[in-house]
Amino acid sequence: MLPGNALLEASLRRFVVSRSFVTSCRQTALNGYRKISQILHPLQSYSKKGHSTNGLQATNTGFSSLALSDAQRRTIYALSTPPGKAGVAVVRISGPDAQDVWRRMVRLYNTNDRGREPRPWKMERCKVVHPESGETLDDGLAVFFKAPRSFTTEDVIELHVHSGRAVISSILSALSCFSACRPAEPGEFTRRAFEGGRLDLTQVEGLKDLIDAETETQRRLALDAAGGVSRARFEDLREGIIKSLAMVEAIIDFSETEDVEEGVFEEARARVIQLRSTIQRYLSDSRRGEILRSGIRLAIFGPPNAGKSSLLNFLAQREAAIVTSVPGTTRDILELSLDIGGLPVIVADTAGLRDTEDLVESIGVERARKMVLGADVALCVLSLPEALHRKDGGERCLKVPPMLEPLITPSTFFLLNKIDLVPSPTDVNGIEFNRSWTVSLSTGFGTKNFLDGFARALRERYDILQDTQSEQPVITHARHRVHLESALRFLEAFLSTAPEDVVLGAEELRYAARAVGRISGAIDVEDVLDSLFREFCIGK
Ligand SMILES: Nc1nc2c(ncn2[C@@H]2O[C@H](COP(=O)(O)OP(=O)(O)OP(=O)(O)O)[C@@H](O)[C@H]2O)c(=O)[nH]1
Ligand SMILES: [Mg+2]
Repeated sequence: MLPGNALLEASLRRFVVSRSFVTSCRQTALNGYRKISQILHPLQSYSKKGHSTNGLQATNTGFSSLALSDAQRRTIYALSTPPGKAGVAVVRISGPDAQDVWRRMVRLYNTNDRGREPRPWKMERCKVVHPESGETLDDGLAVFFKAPRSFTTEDVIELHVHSGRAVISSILSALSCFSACRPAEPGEFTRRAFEGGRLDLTQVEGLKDLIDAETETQRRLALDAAGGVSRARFEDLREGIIKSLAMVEAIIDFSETEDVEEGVFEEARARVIQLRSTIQRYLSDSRRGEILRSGIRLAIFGPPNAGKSSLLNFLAQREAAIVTSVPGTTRDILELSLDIGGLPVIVADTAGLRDTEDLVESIGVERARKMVLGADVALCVLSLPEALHRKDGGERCLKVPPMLEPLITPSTFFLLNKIDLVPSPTDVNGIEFNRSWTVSLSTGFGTKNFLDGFARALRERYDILQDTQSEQPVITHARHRVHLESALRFLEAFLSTAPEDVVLGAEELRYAARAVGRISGAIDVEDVLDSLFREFCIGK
């Protein structure tokens, strides 16, 4: 009888063997490709003395060479810092010919060092020269990152030069003299890091989010993803599914020839039940990761003339919206991306809600209603002089116009504006109104208190990064949710298969592992890759 662990090991070994087979096939194909390239391009193998490279050779030999296709020009270069005048710019070169670029374009300051190989991972003071004329293009620093310990996992050179239009264009044009080098496509350095296994897809997304981050919370969330926090969680999940699959496959492979230890199927089921609850936990995050990444959608709504546009202008600290004393001034939705207490918030000012005969205004009112219903957070602005009422007993209370009532939920926030127009402001003190602040947007009374309180309320609702008690969101992109939901369905399907249908059960687990693998890019995600890397800038 084979014990459960031995079965597991045997099955895992099969995975490893098939993996190494695939690797050796790839190597053979690669060798074949190199040989064919040499036959097709004899000139490429010609190299100047001392200019040999480990890739396809740049043929600056003084006579015409066969043109290389983009796929053959494996070494890429780009300006990695924003163009414009600045102290420093970084030009990055990555690929098998990077060392050749160093030999012909980097002149170390110390004459004794001239001609020596670059010292990996060390900044060196140098002149950057033209590879053909030897003319000095700039004075700067160069660093060589030896493969695979570089961002792209290839040989990489960074030239730190002065950031000026003429300097950069002279260096880029000098690089174009190397026939094996070509300008990088947007995101191509990162794509190579992904293809070299340095980053998985969640880290690539994190890196892009980090570059795009505009608030403190987005920065921290993106930094975690880029650092591999999400990668580790998804990898654990996939490994867990593969282990369960290995157990189930062991039953299929060995149960007819040898006695399989009792309870292996039950053990696999127990593991899958655990994995299922982990996925369910990740999914029940109220979409906080996605909301924080893309911005909390805040809808400002209320009756006309209450001060909604004045609030938007106060939050934006500029006259973004038109403010007049005419009720119905705002007709359409005006959105601004703002930073409120370190959180990214997309604030929408809307048309005042009222019944109207005006066609244009009524369209605006309908848009406003839809915006409030679809928003993550709704903030209702009321004008105190209009909202304050006296009950029969003479007691003061606040009344919301009936048209607004269907839009009010237990989580709606209120801004009670125009306190300066209330004859006796103390009347408002005793009124119990949840999640509300009393202000005058005209005089500034209460606005600091409102901003602090509102930012705190948003952080309590969304900023899980500050809350050490709760788990950080694992899902930061809609794509992650889609694949996790699909993995969950396959795990459910496995759990509902009978032990005698073990072959079907294994298939469900295989699909579940594939679904999770798609998140990290472990399997066929070509479509995702293309769209994702296109969003990067050139030089990243
Ligand atoms: N006295 C006083 N007037 C205010 C205050 N806040 C806004 N207002 C005035 O109220 C009027 C309406 O302000 P808006 O910000 O345009 O109001 P709104 O809610 O956007 O109005 P609509 O776009 O018509 O729905 C303007 O004349 C503002 O100057 C306040 O706190 N006190
Ligand atoms: Mg307005």
